[in-house]
Amino acid sequence: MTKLSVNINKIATLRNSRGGNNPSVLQAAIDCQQFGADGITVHPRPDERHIRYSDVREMRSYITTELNIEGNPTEDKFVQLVLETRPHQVTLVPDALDQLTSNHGWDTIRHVTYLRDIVGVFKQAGIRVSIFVDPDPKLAAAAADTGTDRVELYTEHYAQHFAADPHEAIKNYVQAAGAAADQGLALNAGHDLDLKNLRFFAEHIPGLAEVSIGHALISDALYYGLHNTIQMYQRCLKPLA
Ligand SMILES: CC(=O)[C@@H](O)[C@H](O)COP(=O)(O)O
Ligand SMILES: NCC(=O)COP(=O)(O)O
Repeated sequence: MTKLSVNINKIATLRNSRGGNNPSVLQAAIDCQQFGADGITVHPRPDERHIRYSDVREMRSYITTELNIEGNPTEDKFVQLVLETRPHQVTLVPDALDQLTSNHGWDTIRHVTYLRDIVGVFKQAGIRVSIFVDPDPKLAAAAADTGTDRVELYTEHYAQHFAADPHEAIKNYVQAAGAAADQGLALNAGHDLDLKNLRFFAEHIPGLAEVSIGHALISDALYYGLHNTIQMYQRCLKPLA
């Protein structure tokens, strides 16, 4: 069954907004695991707008499920953090410093040499690697040339077009997922997945190993509570009886 990795970036956004330690990011990581998350995802950005590098170091020993650290490996601090904390998975995301959020995947053809080198660094350290890609069959397949274990399909386009036409919205993702699987790559997905669009996505993407969900899940938790919300998302990933 597809695993749910809860991205707790937005817990840190709320914490940072007042300068103290409320809500505690560490406690949220501990509790999300207790509440049924299969993993914790964090995306420490260079400006530390939400998750701080110190958060990742502090939480590492409390992760009893899986830790997935996302970020741009062209930042040396990011590479050092990953090698120091040794997460279960690192997800390589080509974000620029000034981006509001992640909004594109890697050009795995153009940057194959760079990606092959950095993937080798993390795999040498025993860390599973996932590369963030747009739902493009060619780019998803080409990721295999980097030595990566997985690709993560960037699902914002799906989320934006799901309501209008779910089957049209998922078409490219099915093709990209198939192209990745044909190359022996395992499949993750994330960005803007939510309680409305998650089940359809998971039911139509065979072999989906993991979804990482943050913004919508934490927003939903403001209304439904974090424990209940994680259970609601997990139920979207379970086959209907
Ligand atoms: C890579 C991706 O799509 C998201 O995981 C990203 O972490 C979101 O970052 P923000 O929480 O900073 O919007
Ligand atoms: N990799 C996607 C992720 O971790 C969370 O993205 P979002 O749910 O915050 O859009």
